[in-house]
This record gives sequence, C-alpha cells and structure tokens, in this order.
Amino acid sequence: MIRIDLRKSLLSGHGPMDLTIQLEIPKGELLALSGPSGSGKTSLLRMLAGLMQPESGQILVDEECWLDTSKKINWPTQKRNIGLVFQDYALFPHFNVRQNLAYALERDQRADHLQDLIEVMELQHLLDHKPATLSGGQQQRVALARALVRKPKLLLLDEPLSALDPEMRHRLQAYILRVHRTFALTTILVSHDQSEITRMADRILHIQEGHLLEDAAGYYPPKALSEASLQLSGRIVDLKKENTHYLLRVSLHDQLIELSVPLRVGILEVGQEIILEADHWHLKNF
Ligand SMILES: Nc1ncnc2c1ncn2[C@@H]1O[C@H](COP(=O)(O)OP(=O)(O)OP(=O)(O)O)[C@@H](O)[C@H]1O
Repeated sequence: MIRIDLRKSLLSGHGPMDLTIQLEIPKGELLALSGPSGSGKTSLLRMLAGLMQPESGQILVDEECWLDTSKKINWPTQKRNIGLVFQDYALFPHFNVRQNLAYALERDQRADHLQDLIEVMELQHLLDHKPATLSGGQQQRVALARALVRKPKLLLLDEPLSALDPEMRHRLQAYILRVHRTFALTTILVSHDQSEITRMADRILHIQEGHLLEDAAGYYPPKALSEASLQLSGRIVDLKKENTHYLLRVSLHDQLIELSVPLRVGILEVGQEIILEADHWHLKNF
C-alpha cells in the first residue's frame, strides 16, 4: 500500500494554487489521474519521484518512508525506486537499445530480469539499433522497459503515449497493461484521453485546481471494459450511422455501453454479436 499526503503551494497563471492530495494506492493497482491542464498532475508525480519538494507531507511505500517532513525524512530520487516515463522518450542517443537498457542496471544486479523485459516488450530484434532509427512507439517501448529494469515499487507514467498516433497508442497501451500485470506493478498513469484511461485503469481520480474531485476513493470504470482492454465482444442493441462512424449501444456482460466505431469495420446491424479490436472502438459519453 502506498500512502500519500502532500501539500505544496504552486504558482499558476491565475495566481497561487494550493496542491493538497491525500491518497492511498493498493499494491498492484493501475491508477489513472486525469484533470485539466495546470491542475497539478505532473507536480504530484514529481513530488512522488523526489523531483519537487512539498512544503509538508508524507509518502509511505509499504514499510518504507520516502518522505516525512515532520521527521525531516526525504529520500533522494535514486533511493526511491520508481520507474518514470514521460512523453519524450529520453533515451541516450549514442547508445543502442541494449546499452540504454543495460545502463539502468544497478551495479550488482543480475541481467535475467532485463532478459524477461526484452521478451515481454518484444525488443529482441531492436537491441542493436540506436534510438534515432526507431519509430516513436518503439522508442517509447524501450523507455518503458528501461523504467522497469530496477523493478520499481511505483511506475509513474506522465502522458507517455500522447506523442504517438492512435494506432501506435493502442499498441503501447497493450504493452503497458502487459508489463503492469506481468510484473505486478503499482502504476500511476496521467492521461487526457478518457477512453484510454477507462480502458486501462483499475481506478480513476480527477484533479482540479490542486485537489482531488472525489473524496480520495475515485471512480472505478466498468470491470468489463478493463477486462476487454484489447478486445471487446458484445451484442449491438442500438445503432446510428454517421458520416464516418457508427454510434453503437452494446450490451457487454450485464452492462450497456456506448461506443463510436469507424465505418471501415464493416456493415453492422442491431442484434449482431460483435468482436472489436482495441483500435476500433472509442467510448462515448464518458
Ligand atoms: N516548481 C514549481 N513551483 C511553483 N509552481 C509550479 C512549479 N511547477 C509547476 N508549477 C505550476 O503548477 C501548476 C500545475 O502544473 P502541473 O504541471 O502540475 O499541471 P498538470 O495538471 O500536469 O498540467 P498539464 O496537463 O498541462 O501537464 C501550473 O500552473 C504550473 O505553472
């Protein structure tokens, strides 16, 4: 369990803003944070990473106390054991993929976990490539793998997919879910894409002007959607055809959801059972 209680005065374009966050994250959860630009999402991640100092607060991670301002405890970033991935890939340009990954190994760390990561992230054929020769999605896969080399207690993802086109985004979502589950990570994902976070997150929290909107419990997306993260199957109960896409109402397990699906998936009819891949549907009205 991760327990967070942080206060920080920020300076926004509209004047001072107090960031006040109290939050508990169970081990193994994928928590998504959403909220308008400037609401404090990145600042929260930076404080968790030890890259920004709060005025007061506590960060407890299992039995470890990373921060307690009342006791003057403040672990430096290197000691906190976090994995960080931002929008820009931040790989070393002169190192190839293998060297970028190996650089993250701790001095006495065995390389077998690295090998597992290479397999799970399907990087075998890219190991000798330099970052400049890789696509954005491939670079971000390497950045994600590198963030996981030291088996982090907390994986922080700050809009990691926002520079990628929709198809690459969907593929990377699948990789993130795969490593999150395979390595039983505790992950915080900041994203502006509502269908992305609904599809990926176990729990969603909204931040506005430095505060969590809900009491720290948050919102749990329909379980069926998280499980259907890569493939969705259900029965069409209502259908409207627009210029470029269908608006569908689909019964999925025991819930009704609304989706937008491009016309290119083929002819759809009410009553039909459908199976859709992740890059063929978007949630509506969320
Ligand atoms: N070190 C700092 N000291 C004071 N204020 C800061 C500091 N860093 C950022 N801020 C301000 O805090 C506010 C919140 O910024 P933050 O980057 O956390 O928002 P965000 O929700 O991540 O936004 P976005 O979605 O655009 O990335 C902004 O108005 C920013 O100018």
